[in-house]
Amino acid sequence: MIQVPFPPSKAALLLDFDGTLVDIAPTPESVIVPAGLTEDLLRLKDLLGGALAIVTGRPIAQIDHFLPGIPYAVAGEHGVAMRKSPVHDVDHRVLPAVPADWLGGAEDIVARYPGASVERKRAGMVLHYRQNQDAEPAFRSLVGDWAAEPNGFRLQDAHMAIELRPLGVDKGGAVRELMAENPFQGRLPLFVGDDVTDMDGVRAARQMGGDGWLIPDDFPDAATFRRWLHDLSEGHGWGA
Ligand SMILES: O=P(O)(O)OC[C@H]1O[C@H](O[C@H]2O[C@H](CO)[C@@H](O)[C@H](O)[C@H]2O)[C@H](O)[C@@H](O)[C@@H]1O
Repeated sequence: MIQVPFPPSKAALLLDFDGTLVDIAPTPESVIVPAGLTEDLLRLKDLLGGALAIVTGRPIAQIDHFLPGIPYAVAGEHGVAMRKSPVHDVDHRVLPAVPADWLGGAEDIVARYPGASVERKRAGMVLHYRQNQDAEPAFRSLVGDWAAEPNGFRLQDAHMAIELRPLGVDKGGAVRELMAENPFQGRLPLFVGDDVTDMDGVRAARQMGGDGWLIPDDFPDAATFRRWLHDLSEGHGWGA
C-alpha cells in the first residue's frame, strides 16, 4: 500500500471526484457517495489543517450537491471555476462560448439516440454516450467537423464521453493556483485521479515536490483508493 512520504502537517490533499471518490455510474446525476466517505474526508480535512480540495471536471454546484460543506476548496470544470475557500465566491474565467451550431449539432444527435446526452458547462460541453453507445460514431463524426483549437477549445476523450474543453485551463493549473493560497500554501500537494485530465494534476503535484497517483496504476480501483483514504484519515500510512 502506498505510503505518503511526509506527515499530515506538511501535506495537502487534492482529489478528483468521478472514478476516484465515487464509482462511475450510468449517468452524472446517479453517482452514489459511499457510506463513510464524508466522515473520512472531514477527518482528513482536520488532520491536514483544512488543506483538502476537490479538483474536478464537474461544475462546482455538483460537488456542493454530493459533498456539501466537505472540501475547503473546489476547482470545477478542470479549473474554469475556482472557489478557494468556503467563504470565497466562485471565480470564473472568461472564456469563449461554444459556437451555437456545435451545440445544435450535438442536440440533434441526442434527439436521434435516446439515452445520449449533452452536458453543458460554462466553457465547454460533454457529449455522453454511456447510455446509448450507438451515438458514439455520430458524436465522433460531428466533432471531426469542428475546428476546435482555432475556436479556443480542445477535444478530449473521457469515460464514455467526448469533452470539449477550453484551451489553456487544466487540472495542473488548478493545483498550482490552489497551492498558492492558505491553508494549502507551504504544504506539499498529493493529487489522486483516474482519468486523462488528471495527468495534469499528477504532474503539477510532482513538480511542486509532492506526489500524484492514478487509478488504476497505483490503486486498482476507486474502492481500494477509498479504503486507503479511510486508513489515512485514521492516521495510518503517513511518513515522518
Ligand atoms: O474530473 P472528474 O471529477 O473525474 O469528472 C470527470 C467527468 O465526470 C462526469 O462524467 C463521467 O462520470 C459519470 C458518472 O460516473 C459517467 O456517467 C460518465 O460516463 C463519465 O464520463 C461528469 O459528467 C463530467 O462533467 C466530468 O467532466
